[in-house]
Amino acid sequence: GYVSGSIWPKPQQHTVGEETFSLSPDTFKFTSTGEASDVLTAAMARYRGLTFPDMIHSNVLRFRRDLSALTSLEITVKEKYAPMTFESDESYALAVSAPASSLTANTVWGALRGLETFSQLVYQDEHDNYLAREGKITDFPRFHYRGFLIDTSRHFIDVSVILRHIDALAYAKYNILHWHIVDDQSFPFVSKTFPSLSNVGAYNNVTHIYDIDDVATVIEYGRMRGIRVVPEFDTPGHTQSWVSIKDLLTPCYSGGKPTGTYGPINPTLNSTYTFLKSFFGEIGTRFLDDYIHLGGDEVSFSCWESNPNVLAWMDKMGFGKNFSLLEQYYEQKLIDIVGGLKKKYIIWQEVIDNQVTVNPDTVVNVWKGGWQNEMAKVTAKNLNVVLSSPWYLNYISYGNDWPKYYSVEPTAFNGTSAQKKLVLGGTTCMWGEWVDGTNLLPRSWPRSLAISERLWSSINTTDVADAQGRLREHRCRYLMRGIPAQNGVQSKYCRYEWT
Ligand SMILES: CC(=O)N[C@H]1NC[C@H](CO)[C@H](O)[C@@H]1O
Repeated sequence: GYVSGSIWPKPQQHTVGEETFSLSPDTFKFTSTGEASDVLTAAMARYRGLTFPDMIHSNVLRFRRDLSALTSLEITVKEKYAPMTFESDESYALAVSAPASSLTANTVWGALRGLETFSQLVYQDEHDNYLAREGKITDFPRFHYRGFLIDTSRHFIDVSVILRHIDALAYAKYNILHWHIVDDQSFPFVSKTFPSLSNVGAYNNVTHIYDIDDVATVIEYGRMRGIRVVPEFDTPGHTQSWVSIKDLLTPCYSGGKPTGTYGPINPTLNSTYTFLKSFFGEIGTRFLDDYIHLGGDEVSFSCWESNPNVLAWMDKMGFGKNFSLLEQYYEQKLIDIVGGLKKKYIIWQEVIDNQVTVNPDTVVNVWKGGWQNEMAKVTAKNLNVVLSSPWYLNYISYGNDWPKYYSVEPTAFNGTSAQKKLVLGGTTCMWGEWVDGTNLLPRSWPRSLAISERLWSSINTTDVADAQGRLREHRCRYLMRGIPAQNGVQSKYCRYEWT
């Protein structure tokens, strides 16, 4: 390993050469010789600033004449632009040589990953000269699904903070923002079809909302950085803030009378499904990704059980008192509705735990304890799975907790190799009960870097000692790039520490 220019997450293959080259920020060229796109053009401009952070001082830099000059990076994207999907190819090859270096990738998404790597290879010596070590990198992600969940219901998070979080995700090669946008506590999402949802459900329906432009801005900002925005509208539980929709939530009873409190969405009314079809119809047009997260976690049966109309309906259906059958009925109808929108879906594990039959391309998000058994059970049903359980970063503790997240191996469960191929990757979760715009960034970074390497790098990239040095350097880059990453890697000096 070398002092500077280390890379996070660790590439699949990296051979380091003998020479060190010098770069002059004001004359260095990023050129494109392959397929063009707005994403690539914007990325080349963006990575100029990220590669040469103190451009403003560049004219005072002394140029190391004793080293060969590296004067350009030639980028070749082979395939025409196509929107990023779960299957997109993010591989790239980077050759650092002088005077011209080259970056080749099949898609622009691979080129984005290679540009991030190139920006990390370039470093500054003690005199602020820009240097880069000769070398060859061939890289690709081990897992396609590298997600980060933010929760904007328990506490509102301003769009400006979400955008900076997307920058930070791109610096770590995450590729999915799982936007858990609404929940019990508040409904900040402005629906065109049902404006009452945020008018009544938002904490403040003027300041604490995501209007049509806000949502489009987040999606576009993500697209430019190779981050897919996957929304989660969690039902039938976690829906207290949906109360403005007439008859949607189940009225809870006590002593044969309504208590005035509400429970999960009421699965027994046709009006429920008329609403869902219309609401998810809008969601399908507002969010571009072919995946949508339908939630399905922590559905409490007690309110359903208290409601005489629900019980009568269940009798008629022959469900008796088996509320899992009622939950199944709801999930199946919801899945049909969403399936009709040509969307694929992700659900929390309870939907499978409660025996709901789902489409074969469903993705199951495992989040509860005992994940090794759950992964084995879900993949035995030949379903795709994404791991979150050991990566709930909203739980905090004193000291260095990143090695705990780093040491997780998502395929470490009893199963065949075919079952292990169904592990699509993972999602780091930052739930919002104690997180808002003031601490989303410092609480997420650099701790969640540990998971970004687990999800990108090869299975045998497990050496915590080797990771520590690279993690510390990358955390310092986050400060240089304006992300307030807390010093979660055994404090040392970083020249960009905010003074
Ligand atoms: C899928 C899931 O995690 N559901 C809930 N579980 C506990 C979390 C906090 O750690 C959040 O409250 C979240 O809404």
